[in-house]
Amino acid sequence: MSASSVYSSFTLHPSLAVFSQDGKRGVYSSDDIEENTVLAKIPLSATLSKTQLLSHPLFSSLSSFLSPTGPSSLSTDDLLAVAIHLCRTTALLDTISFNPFAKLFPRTYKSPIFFAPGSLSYDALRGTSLLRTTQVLQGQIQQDHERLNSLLKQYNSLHEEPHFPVDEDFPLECYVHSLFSVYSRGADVNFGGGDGEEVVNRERMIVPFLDMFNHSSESEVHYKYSADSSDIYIYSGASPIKAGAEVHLNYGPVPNSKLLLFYGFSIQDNKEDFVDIYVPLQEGVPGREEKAKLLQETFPGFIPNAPFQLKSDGSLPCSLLSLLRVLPLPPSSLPSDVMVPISAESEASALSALEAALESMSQNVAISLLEVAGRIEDREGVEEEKEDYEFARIYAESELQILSTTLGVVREAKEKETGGKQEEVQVEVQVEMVKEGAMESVD
Ligand SMILES: C[S@@+](CC[C@H](N)C(=O)[O-])C[C@H]1O[C@@H](n2cnc3c(N)ncnc32)[C@H](O)[C@@H]1O
Repeated sequence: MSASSVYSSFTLHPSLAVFSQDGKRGVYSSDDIEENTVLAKIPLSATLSKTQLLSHPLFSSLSSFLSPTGPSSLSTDDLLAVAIHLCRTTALLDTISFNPFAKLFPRTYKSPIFFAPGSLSYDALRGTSLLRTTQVLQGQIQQDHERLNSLLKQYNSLHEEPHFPVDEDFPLECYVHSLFSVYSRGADVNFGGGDGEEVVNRERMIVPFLDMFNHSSESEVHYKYSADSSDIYIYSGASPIKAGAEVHLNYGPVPNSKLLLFYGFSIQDNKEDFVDIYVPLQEGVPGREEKAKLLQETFPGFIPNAPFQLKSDGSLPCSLLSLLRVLPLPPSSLPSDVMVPISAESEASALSALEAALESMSQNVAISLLEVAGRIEDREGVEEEKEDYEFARIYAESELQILSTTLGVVREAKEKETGGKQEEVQVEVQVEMVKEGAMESVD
């Protein structure tokens, strides 16, 4: 089945086609296309969404499992994953319009979810925040798979055939593949009134053809649902498209951690990149409640135990510095007003703690990158593995760059504070890199 022939029933711009170039499939234009042109019109009925699925008899009887609050509720991602698996492996959903498009999904993905320990890509991520995030996500996915399997078994036991596939007919690896198809190809579509009116509803769905656009942060291509025709329109944006060019979509301001984890690629010099670090305000810290309250009053968005973002310009989040200042204080010396106390001593201690943590984090990443680079020579001929590794390397190098820049800023600040004297580290604050909200939705 050619990728382009399945779109023949859609209204597509005649210059556009889906094909692979240099091993990368995407949307390309054979001719110049003017700005603000309609590139495609996709009927809502051809999309894969919860609403579309629930209008199918097989899925409508599952709706009792879809209570958003119930303990046995099925998430939208789960529902779409089940449908994708059915489209790809059975004839049960042959009648839905989306069916042929699910068969075009890649067979493998390059997310760290799929990296095997000992592979170049996996080992390049050792010591990075992403490896920990990935492990958390994998644990979560495994639990979700077990829950889904038992829900579908429960459904099967209460209903006549056709039955949903369970156990060996829907193993974990098939679930993860289907789920990753949702992560990497899903789009949020707004349903609402006309121009200027508020969005009434937003639904996550896979829109055929739209799911073939690769990402570029430069792209002005955008899409919009039209209630008048029940179609999703894709527009070229304010700039024209050149003949022979790949046509991209902007997936949004996404850091490399999220691109690699949820889409399976990363970008060199990604302006949106950041590194998460975590300074736990754990149970058992003396005066924990008072310290959390003080920080929340100073920084209204402060959430204890949430990660702090380090950006590529090395800027230090004020709330991170304040937390480091407050953390070692005995409860009796906490101020009564909302100002977090700064003294030369507390400042030097806070900066020293951060410096030590950043040093250890960047060393871990650098060691892994060096070790893997040394092994590349021995891996001649494993081209596919090298391609996966390339995305992992870009991610890890960017993390290292951000950590090093931030470390430079911290050292400079510390030098100013101590006048160049080596201060003794007076606090022991464990700063760890940690997961970036593992089940965060993909934008
Ligand atoms: C929405 S799909 C785009 C179509 C996809 N290339 C295909 O062949 O089905 C998203 C996937 O495309 C790939 N992709 C998108 N943008 C990319 C980019 N800028 N560089 C490398 N791969 C990209 C990733 O594999 C991602 O998971």
